[in-house]
Amino acid sequence: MTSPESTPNLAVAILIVSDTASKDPTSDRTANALTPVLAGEGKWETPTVRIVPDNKFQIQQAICEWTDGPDWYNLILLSGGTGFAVRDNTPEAVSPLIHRHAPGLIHGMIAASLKVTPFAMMARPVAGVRERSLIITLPGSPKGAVENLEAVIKLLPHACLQSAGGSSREMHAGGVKKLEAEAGLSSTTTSREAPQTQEHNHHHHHHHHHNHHDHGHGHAVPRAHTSPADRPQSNDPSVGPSQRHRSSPFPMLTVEEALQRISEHTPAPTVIEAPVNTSIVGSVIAEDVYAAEAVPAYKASIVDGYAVIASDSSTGPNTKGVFPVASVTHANVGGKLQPLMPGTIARITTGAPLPPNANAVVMVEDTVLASTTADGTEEATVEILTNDIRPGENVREPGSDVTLGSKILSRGDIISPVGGEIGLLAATGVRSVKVYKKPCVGVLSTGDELVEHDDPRSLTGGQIRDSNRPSLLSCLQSWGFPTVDLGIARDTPAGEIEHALRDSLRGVGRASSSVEVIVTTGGVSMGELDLLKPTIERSLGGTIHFGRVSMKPGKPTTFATIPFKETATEGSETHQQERKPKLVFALPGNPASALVTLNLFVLPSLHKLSGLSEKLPATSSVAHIGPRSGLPLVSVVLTHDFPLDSKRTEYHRATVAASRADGRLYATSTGVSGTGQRSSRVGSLASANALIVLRPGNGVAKKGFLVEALMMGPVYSCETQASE
Ligand SMILES: Nc1nc2c(c(=O)[nH]1)N[C@H]1C(S)=C(S)[C@@H](COP(=O)(O)OP(=O)(O)OC[C@H]3O[C@@H](n4cnc5c(N)ncnc54)[C@H](O)[C@@H]3O)O[C@H]1N2
Ligand code: MOO
Ligand SMILES: [Mg+2]
Repeated sequence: MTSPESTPNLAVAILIVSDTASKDPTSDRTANALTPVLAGEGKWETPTVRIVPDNKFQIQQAICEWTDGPDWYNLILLSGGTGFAVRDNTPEAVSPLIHRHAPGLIHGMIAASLKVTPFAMMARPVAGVRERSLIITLPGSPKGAVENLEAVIKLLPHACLQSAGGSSREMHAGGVKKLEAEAGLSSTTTSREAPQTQEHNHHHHHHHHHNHHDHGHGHAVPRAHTSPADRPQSNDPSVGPSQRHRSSPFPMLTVEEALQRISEHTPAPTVIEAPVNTSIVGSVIAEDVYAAEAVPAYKASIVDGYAVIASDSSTGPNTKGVFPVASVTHANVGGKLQPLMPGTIARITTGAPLPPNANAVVMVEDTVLASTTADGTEEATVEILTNDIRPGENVREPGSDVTLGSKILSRGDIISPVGGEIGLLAATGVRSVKVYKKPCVGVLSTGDELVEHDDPRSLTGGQIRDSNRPSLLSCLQSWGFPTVDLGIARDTPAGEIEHALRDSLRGVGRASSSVEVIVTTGGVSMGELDLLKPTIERSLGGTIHFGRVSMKPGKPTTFATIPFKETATEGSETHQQERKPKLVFALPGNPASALVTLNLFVLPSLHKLSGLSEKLPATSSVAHIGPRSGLPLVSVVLTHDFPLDSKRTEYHRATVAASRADGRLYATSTGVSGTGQRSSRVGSLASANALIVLRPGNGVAKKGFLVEALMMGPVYSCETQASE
């Protein structure tokens, strides 16, 4: 029945559960025995195989990755660990993960095995559906596994399609329905008919699925595997050349999809109480702040001159005339002021409190000296020349700048480096505020070739200076985040990267306090010493949310979370802190890639962690700005042609200046020649204050075009527009 051109289209993964095989993968024979059984049906892609020890957690981790992740499988076969031995705990690992049990499949398998051996009674199989995937456990022996699989395999394509149709995802459910219709399947069609009618439609399905995949959405069938090799989640450093990936197992996300995942996995900000000083510059206010004191706290003069008792009515006594000077008041008087007697005036300086009874101040410029005291050292009488002084003139009433108890800052306001907010807090006697904690970021360079940038020795062989760490630390600090320099971790000996990451999460070693975010550079692409992905997944129990992005530079950018619970001891009290996952941004090693992706991906996450993208009430003073996250986007005019990449969105490094002539922003590349924007060229970022966003295309974006730019740094003026 299987036509030679039919395309296998159901994705299947095999999990070998065995302590022995996990130590020596060559000892496993079951995967190789099952593969031809599947291949013979013509419906299944080459299976992905993974081996785990008899460890409940590792079994569950593998299954969840294959059922819940974006690259889910239609069928997951487990082999081993289903007997009565103490270490046999596959059923215990699988059962709790099943959403809908399938006892019929179990009956079928056991009935078939019983025909061969009464020992079939000793099997404890589990079968059922999790999400859209069918999971079946098989015996550990190659023979037993094959027998059991053969007993049910004819039914499995239909079962898998129906399971996949149960998805809540709109697009995906549509895809399955379409497929079923094309295949002539319906819920009443018998499973025997299914394999016959399905064949000629495989090509349709395949295209369909590819479209889905390109958009990064759920799909009825995970993407066709481009390599016949097994597909573990990331390259396992312990496997030999024959099992190493030759194409990346990570789906290529768009930048927007990557940002969406970052946002989903970045925890909500933490609120802390912080003292009012420059350390809170850059923080976001987490709770409205009210004035603890009125400003001014007393009735104060606005000018240097003479406090007077002015009259309200134009018919009453006026201020013009010669008056005895009763007293002198400077700013910062201690003690009590004498009340001003009618018919006298008091000399007063700017900001000084008015004496009781005084209600206005005449500027010194509107007066002349009439007489001095006998010894000639002081004014005796002064003549006021103006008649236009009314009560309240040149006087700041108590609380007229800031009323006691009034709201001075709102949740969501930023303590800017400009100084206005700090000033307001300081003036109103607010000594501490609730702000969102600024995340602490650790920066780790990885690579055997790296040498400290200030190492006086000259370079030998393939050594290079570690330039990523200083440039990333500089960028992070300029954004106002506390940083920890985690140094360089070697690729070899194995484990150094793992230890460096573990220590920084726990706040030991170089990290004196634990970090919320770790930024690493290097080791995320396809090399055999590109260890970040396997280390995060295998050694640290982390989850990789994406490992490839369609962008230039920065394609292998990787984002992961590591579950983490820290127990802090303060004095005699040990308490569990909040259980927030740690974020890991494993950035590419190429210097321009590292710095561009720091700006593009790490900054929005840090903004969310620091409360900048919190929803604000419409009444907030900054609500009109909206959620703030990442670099500001502006429109710029190109001063020359910019070449386009045919596939990836390019973040072209450029200098943007504001024209004094027409007020517009003009962009000039930091280098358009062959190597100008190469990702190894950190110089492409020297003098760059913007990333010009160039969508993929053919040819060039022409001089004079208006394009989007992400601003990384301050804008300076240019005299005339750069393009004449
Ligand atoms: N077969 C493939 N090879 C590569 C691919 C690919 O898709 N298939 N992607 C390329 C792209 S794009 C990039 S970007 C890089 C990313 O490389 P890694 O993240 O794995 O980084 P390394 O291999 O460790 O180093 C790459 C490069 O960068 C230099 N480097 C590393 N760390 C630093 C540092 N701290 N300071 C300065 N320079 C650093 C390193 O010496 C290498 O020259 O992979 C491509 N390959
Ligand atoms: O994506 Mo890589 O960062 O182009 O060189
Ligand atoms: Mg590499």
